[in-house]
Amino acid sequence: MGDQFRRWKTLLSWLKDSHGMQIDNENLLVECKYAPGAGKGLFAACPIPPNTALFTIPATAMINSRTLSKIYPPLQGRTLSPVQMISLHLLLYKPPTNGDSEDPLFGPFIDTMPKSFDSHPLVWSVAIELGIRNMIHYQNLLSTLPPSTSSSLHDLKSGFWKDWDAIRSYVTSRPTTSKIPACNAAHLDRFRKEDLGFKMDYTWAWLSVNTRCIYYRLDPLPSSSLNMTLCPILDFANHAPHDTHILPVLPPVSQPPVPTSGPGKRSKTLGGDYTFVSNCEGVISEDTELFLRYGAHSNRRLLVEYGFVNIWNEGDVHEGRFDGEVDVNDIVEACFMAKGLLGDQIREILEQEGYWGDWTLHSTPQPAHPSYRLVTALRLLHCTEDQIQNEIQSWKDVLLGEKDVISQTNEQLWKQTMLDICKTISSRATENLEKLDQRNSNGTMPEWYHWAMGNIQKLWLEELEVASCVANNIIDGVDF
Ligand SMILES: C[S@@+](CC[C@H](N)C(=O)[O-])C[C@H]1O[C@@H](n2cnc3c(N)ncnc32)[C@H](O)[C@@H]1O
Repeated sequence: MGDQFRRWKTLLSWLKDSHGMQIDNENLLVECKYAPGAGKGLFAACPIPPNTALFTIPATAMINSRTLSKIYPPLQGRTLSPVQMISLHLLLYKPPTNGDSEDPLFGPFIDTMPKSFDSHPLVWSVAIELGIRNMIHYQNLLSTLPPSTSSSLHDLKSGFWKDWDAIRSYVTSRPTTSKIPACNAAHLDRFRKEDLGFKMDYTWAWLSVNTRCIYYRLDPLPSSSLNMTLCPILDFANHAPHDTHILPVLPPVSQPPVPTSGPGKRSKTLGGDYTFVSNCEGVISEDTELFLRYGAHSNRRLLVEYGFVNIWNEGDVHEGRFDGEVDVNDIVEACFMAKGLLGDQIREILEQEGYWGDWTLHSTPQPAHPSYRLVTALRLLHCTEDQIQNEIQSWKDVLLGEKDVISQTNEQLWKQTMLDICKTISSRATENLEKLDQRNSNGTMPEWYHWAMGNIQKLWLEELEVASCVANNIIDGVDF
């Protein structure tokens, strides 16, 4: 933590001297410290009363599409999205292994970002795809991911490569030299040759964006993709599933003024300094870690997007203390495939009605249950071929609340299929947990490898336990 402490101090000096941030004890109530199992974290530097400003980050110290737009203007009709622009900037100014970033604008901020993302599944997957050698541990980890996690990782990687393609054509589309000051001839060469090491550096840059950016209003449209930023200090905050100690204060947005001169005149309240306040009923005592809830994410999503999972203890799933979730898309799709042409016909109806896919099991709220979408799909799966038109009508009546069920037989059939699905989940989870036990016993692997194996193990245990709770409830005749 020695080097991290030095970087924290340098960051504070930069925020104060270059951006005028107030960092005295009255205005900065947090500090960066080592958070076991999570790298760095944000901690209370003093007792903090409820609803108290923790710190305010000056607008100029954040890395976003507004602070970077002059450096990466539209070129030959090509523009970069905020993710692409920030990733490109980090890539061009990635700190060397044992040194500091050369970025004259945001160097001390970039230096506080993680040195590597070895325990992140995107790194394993990209390294394997690029054929980087000696990556047996990456292969071991990838091959033990639950199918739904692999599928989410696949989707994430598609977005990652699309961003790479956009950045590469933005940078290399001009004749010989770059018009981007930060992009020198060596960078251009590495872009053109699609240098493997450079692509791994890009993985670091893109993951820094994906794991550290937060919502920040730069555009009046709340859902605009422009509304994101990297924000120093706040980006040390780790996630907790339920509590959020830190609340961002979004400045009120007035209607954009009617342009009086020139196009696109913007509301002045957008893109200002960013204040974060404490959100707790009582006083937060000194040295308590302050968490930021990243979202109501499942463990599968947390692992794929951020590289960690929420920790839970034995019994938490059964007792409903942990929001366990299993994605069963692959198993249910196979059930439809097994029905042949009838399965295709039913799939079409489910697609039209918006019930195809996103099928899950949940441990909370109790009783542990299949999602409504899943029950709805399984009911239609069990339509009988000779009665199909009548049963589709009954299925629609159930959706509209005009009928409780299609028929008692249909209820029994979908519940039996649900039990079979739970059995499939249990047996593949048991098999993979045994595999993980064997692989994890290899003591020569780096520490992060065992930590990552532990995360994957947690995912399989979650599948096992949620499936067992749902199966028990079906056997006990619980109504969902
Ligand atoms: C916004 S950063 C938080 C600061 C980060 N811990 C650091 O060292 O810079 C997000 C990253 O922190 C880690 N992280 C956040 N919450 C975590 C948690 N509850 N458990 C383990 N790791 C966590 C993950 O690596 C995640 O991608």
